[in-house]
Amino acid sequence: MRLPGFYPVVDSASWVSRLTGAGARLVQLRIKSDDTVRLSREIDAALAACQAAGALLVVNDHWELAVAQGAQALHLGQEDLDTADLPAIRRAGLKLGVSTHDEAELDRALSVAPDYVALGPIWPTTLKKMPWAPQGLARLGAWRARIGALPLVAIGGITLERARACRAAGADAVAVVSDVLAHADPEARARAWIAAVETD
Ligand SMILES: Cc1ncc(COP(=O)(O)OP(=O)(O)O)c(N)n1
Ligand SMILES: Cc1nc(C(=O)O)sc1CCOP(=O)(O)O
Ligand SMILES: [Mg+2]
Repeated sequence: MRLPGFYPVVDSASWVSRLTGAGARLVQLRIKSDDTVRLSREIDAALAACQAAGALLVVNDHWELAVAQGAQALHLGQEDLDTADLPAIRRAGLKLGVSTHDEAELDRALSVAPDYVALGPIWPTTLKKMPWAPQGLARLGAWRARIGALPLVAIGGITLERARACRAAGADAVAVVSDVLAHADPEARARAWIAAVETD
């Protein structure tokens, strides 16, 4: 699996549509809700937006809906791995990305043969509370050395100004929420990210 460098993580199909319109070719739909009607509607709309743009949608957490609705990729954290039916996910042909935050989590992630591994938070993030200290760029390099050719995603506290350093340290893709979504002009910011991380 080859990942585009810019990997926005968003909470609605409307954002998926806006950012694919700005050129994103890899987008994660991360909706923290149990409302399956709403989730299903959002996944459908996000899949349609990605299909129209030639982009890959990664559904976060909601593996049953991702399978049922014909998604092509899924992101799971370590707790999600406790409950997900990995054989069913594989049978449905979904690509799988897995979060990691320490060595033990990396071992577990590698044991499920993921299509990419994510490491975070690289810098402090305000989006969610996490028990891990910021990993830093050196850890990203260590993950690169550990996982060989497997695609590596950096996430957490990453700004446009920091994105290239993540790539230089070994990340194939750089995931981002706040630096793009909270920007005064998110589409322009997305284009700047793409220029920064997808031109080499
Ligand atoms: C690309 C990427 N990396 C890490 C995460 C975090 O996943 P997880 O640990 O399951 O936490 P939630 O996102 O579900 O709160 C991610 N979503 N994407
Ligand atoms: C959803 C998520 N997962 C992380 C991890 O380290 O696993 S960091 C993160 C939030 C990323 O948001 P921002 O770009 O605003 O810091
Ligand atoms: Mg999760």
